[in-house]
Amino acid sequence: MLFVPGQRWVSNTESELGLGIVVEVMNRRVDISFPASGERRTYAVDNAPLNRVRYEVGQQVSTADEQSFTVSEVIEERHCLFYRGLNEQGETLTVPELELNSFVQFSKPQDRLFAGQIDKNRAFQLRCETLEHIRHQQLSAVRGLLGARVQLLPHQLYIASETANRFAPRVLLADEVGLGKTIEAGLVIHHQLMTGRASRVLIVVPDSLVHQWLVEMLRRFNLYFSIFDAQRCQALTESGADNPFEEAQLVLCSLSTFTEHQDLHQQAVAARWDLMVVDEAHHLAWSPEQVSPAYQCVEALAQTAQGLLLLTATPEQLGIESHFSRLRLLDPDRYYDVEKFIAEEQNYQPVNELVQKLMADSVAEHIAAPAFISQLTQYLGDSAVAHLQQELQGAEPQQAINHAIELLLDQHGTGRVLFRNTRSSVAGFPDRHLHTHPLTAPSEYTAQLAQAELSDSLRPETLLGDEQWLTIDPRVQWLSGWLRERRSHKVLVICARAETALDLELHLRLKEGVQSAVFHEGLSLVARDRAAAYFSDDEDGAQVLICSEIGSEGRNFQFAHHLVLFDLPLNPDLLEQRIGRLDRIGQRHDVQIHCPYYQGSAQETLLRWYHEGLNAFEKTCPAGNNIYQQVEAELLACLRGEATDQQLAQLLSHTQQISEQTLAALQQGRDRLVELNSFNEAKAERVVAAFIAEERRHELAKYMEQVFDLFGVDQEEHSALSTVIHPGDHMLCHNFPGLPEDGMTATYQRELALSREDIQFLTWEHPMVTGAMDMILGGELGNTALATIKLPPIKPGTLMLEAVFTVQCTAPPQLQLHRYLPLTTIRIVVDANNNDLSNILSAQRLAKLVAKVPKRVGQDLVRQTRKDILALIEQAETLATAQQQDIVASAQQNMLQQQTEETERLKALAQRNPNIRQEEIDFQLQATDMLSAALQQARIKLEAVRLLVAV
Ligand SMILES: Nc1ncnc2c1ncn2[C@@H]1O[C@H](COP(=O)(O)OP(=O)(O)OP(=O)(O)O)[C@@H](O)[C@H]1O
Repeated sequence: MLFVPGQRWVSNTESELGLGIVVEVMNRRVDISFPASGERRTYAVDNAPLNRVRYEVGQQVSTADEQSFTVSEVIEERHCLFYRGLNEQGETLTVPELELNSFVQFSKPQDRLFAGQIDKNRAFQLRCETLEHIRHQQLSAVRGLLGARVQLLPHQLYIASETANRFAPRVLLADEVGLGKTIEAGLVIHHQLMTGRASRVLIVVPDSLVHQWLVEMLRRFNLYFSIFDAQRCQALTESGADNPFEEAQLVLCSLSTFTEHQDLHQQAVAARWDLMVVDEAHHLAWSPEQVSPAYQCVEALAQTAQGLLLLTATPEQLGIESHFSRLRLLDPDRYYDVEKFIAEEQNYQPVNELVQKLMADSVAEHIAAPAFISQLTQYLGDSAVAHLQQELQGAEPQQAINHAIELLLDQHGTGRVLFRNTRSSVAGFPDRHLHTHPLTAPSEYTAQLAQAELSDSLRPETLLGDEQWLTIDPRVQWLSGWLRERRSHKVLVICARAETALDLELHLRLKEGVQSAVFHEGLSLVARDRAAAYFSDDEDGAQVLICSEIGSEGRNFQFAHHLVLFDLPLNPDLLEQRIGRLDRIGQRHDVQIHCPYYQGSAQETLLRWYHEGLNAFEKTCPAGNNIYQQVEAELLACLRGEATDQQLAQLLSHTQQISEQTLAALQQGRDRLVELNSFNEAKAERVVAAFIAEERRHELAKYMEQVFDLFGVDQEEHSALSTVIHPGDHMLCHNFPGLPEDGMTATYQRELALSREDIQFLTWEHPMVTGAMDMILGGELGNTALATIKLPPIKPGTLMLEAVFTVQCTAPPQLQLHRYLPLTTIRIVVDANNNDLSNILSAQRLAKLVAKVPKRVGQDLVRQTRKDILALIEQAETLATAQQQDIVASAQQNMLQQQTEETERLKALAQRNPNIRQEEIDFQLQATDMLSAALQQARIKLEAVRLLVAV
C-alpha cells in the first residue's frame, strides 16, 4: 500500500467514519483524518484496514461544497487523483480528490464492493440466512404467537390464530373463569405488534389487576407496558409533553384513571390506539335508559381505537342488555338495536339446525332438498345461496360450505365477535368439592337476624356490632380453629366487604397467631400486590389471604386449593368468579370449597339454592344468571323467610329443572353457535402442529450461535438445555440487543422456560433474536463478499454473482400492506453468459463449496472486473424483476380476494342493518384501489452481493 498525503481512503471496519484523508505518513505509520465524523486514526502501513477510494468514469460524485457531477475522466498525478466532469449547469469541473465530499457512505452492496469493503463469507451467509428467517417468520401460520412463554393450549391458540388473521380484531374474549383470557389477549397483542399491525396498545383494567397484567405481559410475552396513572401523567405534562399518552407506545391504565380524571380520558381518546384491551368488561354497565360513566369512557376510546378486545368471564353478569352493549362497542354496525338482538337470541335454534345440517356428513342430501335451500335463503339471501350452489359445483365444495357456515354465524349468531370456551371443551381441570360447616347463630341476636334486611342476614357481621362481632360470630371461631388444623395449607378466604376482611385478618393475626394478609379495595396497588406476593410465597409466606370481593376477580391464586367462602354473593356469576381464583389453569389439586353458615338462616337457604338447585359449587354454571332471573322472586321470598319449607323444596326442584332445560336450550341454540365459533378441534390441532413445527429450536440455536460468534458474544453451556450468554472481550458492537452487561442464562426449550422463570426463553420472536436480526439487516455487515468455488464443470476463471434482493413496496401505514406482501427475498445466481444458476447453486450447496480469498486479492479482482460485475448485477436484476412481477401479481390476487370478501360482508350486513353507511363501503373500496396502486409500485432492492470465482 502506498499512502500519499491528500489521498482518500475508506475504513473497512468503520465505514461510518466516511471518506478519510491521508494526513501524514511517518515511520511505517499512516495518519488518516475523517472530516465527516471528526475522527482521526493512526494505522500501521503494512496492514491498515483501509481501501483506496477510486471513482470510475460514469459515476456520480460530489464535492465538499456539495456540487455533484458525473466523472468523465480520471487523472492520476503523483499518486493522487483528479476527477473531471460536467456539473448540473453544464460546466466542466476538475476536482482534486482532497476536495471530495467526506460524508459519503458506502452502504449499498455494489458501492461497498467497489469501494473494496468486502465482508467475510460467514457474514454474507448470516445476512442471507437472516433474510430467509425473517421471510419464514412472516409467512408462518403462527407468526406472532411463537414468542410467548406459555403452554400450548389448543383452545387459546385457536382463538389467537383466528383473531390474528383479522385486520384490527374487535372481539369479546369470554372464556369461562380461569381459562386464560389474559393469555389469549397477550397472544393477540403480541401478534399485532410482531406483524406491525399495531404499534400503540392501551390496556384498561380494574385497579386490582394493574400489576398482574404488567407482570404477565412482561414475563410471558416480553412486552414492557408502562403504567400510566394520574401522577405519572402529571409528571409527563410538567416535563413538557403535550399529551402524556403519546409518550409511550404500550400503556397500561386502571379504568378509574379515566372515570376519575376527565382530562386524562380526553387525552387518551385523542392519543389514538391501534389496539385497546379492556379486562373485566362486565363492569361496563349499560341500559338504554342509563349508561354508566365507565361505559361512556370505554365507548369513547373504543370509537377511535382500531382493534378492541373486551375480556369477561361472565358476559351476562349484568343482564342481557349489558351483554348487548359490549357487543355494540365491538361492532356497532352489527349490534345496533337491543330489541332486535334479544329477539335474535331467541331465534338461534333454527340457525343452529341449519349449521348442524351443513356440518353433517349428509350435507349433500340436505343441500339437494328445496326446503333446506329455501330456509337457507331466508337467512342468507338469494345471492349468497346462489353463489354457494355455484361454488358447490366447483373444485372446493367443502370450502363453500365452510363459508356458508361462517356467514350464518356471522350474520345470525354472535358469530365472529364472541369467543367463549367452557371447561367442558378444555380438558384437564380438577374436580371441585363443597364442604359445608353448619353453625349455630348467636342466641342473643336471633330475633334481630330474623327481622334484618336480606343484605344483613347474608352478612350478619354487620348486625353484630363493630367491636363485638369477632367474638360473637361463630364463623370466626370456626375459621381460626379450622386454620389451626391446616397450618401447612394455603387458604384463600373471600368475603363481600372490605371492613369484614380487615377485621377478620387483624383478629386472626393478632389474636390467633395466624400468618395472614389482607387484600381489599382500600389498599394502594402496591400494598395489594405485596399482600398477594406474601400469600404466594412458599417458604415464609402467609397461610391465609383474606380478600374482599375485589379479590374474587382476575387474580391468580391457583397455588392454593382451599377456598373459604365467608359469605355468599347473591349473583351466581360472582360466585363463579370467586371459585375461579383457584379453579384455573395451573391448579394441580381438586378444589375444596368451604362454606360456614348459620343454620336456619338466609345463608343456609342461599347455600342450598346454589348447591341443590344450581349445583354451582361443584360445576360451573354458565346459565346461572339467566336462571337467577327466572326464579328471583321465589328465591328472595325464601331468603327473607317468607316461604314455607315446602315452597323452598319446590324452588330447589324448579331451579334444578330449569337449569337442565336452560342449559339444553342454550346448548342447542346460542351457546352451541358460540361454541362452534370458539373452538374447532381440527383447526386447533393444525395450529398446534404448525406451532411445534415452527418453533425450529435447533435451527434457532444454530443461528444464534453464529450471530454470537460473529458479534463477539461469549456463550457457555450451562446445562444440557440452557446456556449462559455474556458480552465478550472483542464485541463487534457496544450494545448487543437485550444483552445485560453481566450476561444472562437462556434456553431454547419451552418446557424448561415454563418451569424456570429466571431463565430467558429464546424464540424466533424474543427481543434479543429480533433485535439481532434488525441489527444485521439495518447495518451493512455481510452485504458484500467474495469467494472462490471449485466445481469441475465450471471453467476456472468463470465469474459468477450471487445477488439477494427484497421486494420493496411503500404505502400509507393504515393500509397495512404487509398483510398481502410480507418481506420477500429473491436470490439469483448468474454467470457472465447469462446462465441462471440460482437452483443449481443453492445457498446450502454454496455454503459447502465456497473458499475465502485474501482481502487484498479480492479488492484487486473487483477493481479489475468492475465492468463484468456491473453486467452481472444488471443481469441478476432482470431475473429478479421477472420474479418480483409474479410475487406482486399473487399478492394482488390475494388482496383483491380478501378485500372483496370484506366488502361483500359489509354489503350483506347493510341489507339487514340500515345503520351501515354507504361511506363505509366506499372506504373499503377505496382502500382496495389504494392497495392495488401501491402494489403496482413494488420494486426490487439489492440487499447483498457475493462475487464467485471458479478455480
Ligand atoms: N397457556 C398457558 N400457559 C401457562 N399458564 C397459563 C396459560 N394459560 C393460562 N395460564 C395461567 O392460568 C391462569 C389463568 O389465566 P388468566 O388469568 O389468563 O385467566 P382468565 O381467563 O383471564 O381468568 P379470569 O376469568 O379470572 O380473569 C394464570 O395464572 C395464567 O398465567
